[in-house]
Amino acid sequence: ACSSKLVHLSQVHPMWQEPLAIPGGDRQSPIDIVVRKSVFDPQLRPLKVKYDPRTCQQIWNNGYSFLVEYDDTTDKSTVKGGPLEDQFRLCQFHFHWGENNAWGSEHSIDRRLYPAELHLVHWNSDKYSLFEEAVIEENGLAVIAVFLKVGKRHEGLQKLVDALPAVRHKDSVVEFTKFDPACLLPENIDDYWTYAGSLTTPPLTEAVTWMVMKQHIELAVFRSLLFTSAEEQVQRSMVNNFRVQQALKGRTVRSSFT
Ligand SMILES: NS(=O)(=O)/N=C1/NCCO1
Ligand SMILES: [Zn+2]
Repeated sequence: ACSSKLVHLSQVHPMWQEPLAIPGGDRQSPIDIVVRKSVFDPQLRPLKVKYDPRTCQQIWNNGYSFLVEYDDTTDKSTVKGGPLEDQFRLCQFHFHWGENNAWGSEHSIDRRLYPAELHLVHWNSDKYSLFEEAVIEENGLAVIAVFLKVGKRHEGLQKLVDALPAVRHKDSVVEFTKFDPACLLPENIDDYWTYAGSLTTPPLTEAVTWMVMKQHIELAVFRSLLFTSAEEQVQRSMVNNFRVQQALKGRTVRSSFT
């Protein structure tokens, strides 16, 4: 599993108190994607996603989100193609959500926010041997972002939601196996926007090739998690764990579709 130690957010979970020095600062994430300003790139190929449910290991509540962590010691679960020059290994996925259905996503499309956003985090295993190495390289990471809307029941996600009460408190971990993250992808993964950005949680490094899916997925709602540990008296519910949007600074967002 990609060490999330680098991003142990429990110390910094009030993310909106942005750190003073941001690495580089000219390719930060998240952003609003202005559709009419995105540029169709016919050279963008379809994404090739290959996920093996046997690499799924555990769910961890790190005090900021819950991470479903995958064994990334082999190339069993990978993404390539699209804007990517290399092959990237899945190490974890997690979500960002709001306290209600009016907001919660990190990216927006023409200012439209969604109630939640899924991030599937991968690191460049052609060039680096560990997530920790890749996280500081400009071509180190690839994150697939999928918007979530409240709607019909999502069978695959229900299995995950059913496991969440076991990780209600910060730093709790529960074994979680045989979960195929492909069930979280929309039917159409050929239509996406892509741009050069950063992690939206510390270390905020400018290492991410973002691929934001045009098609959203639907699910019933979850907001049962906590930011705090069992000991702390005041149990703050874990909501609104999204970063404020960042300036585009002249970047171009490309689309894989017209
Ligand atoms: N929200 S995000 O950009 O995916 N942030 C992280 N941090 C570590 C891995 O992904
Ligand atoms: Zn994220």
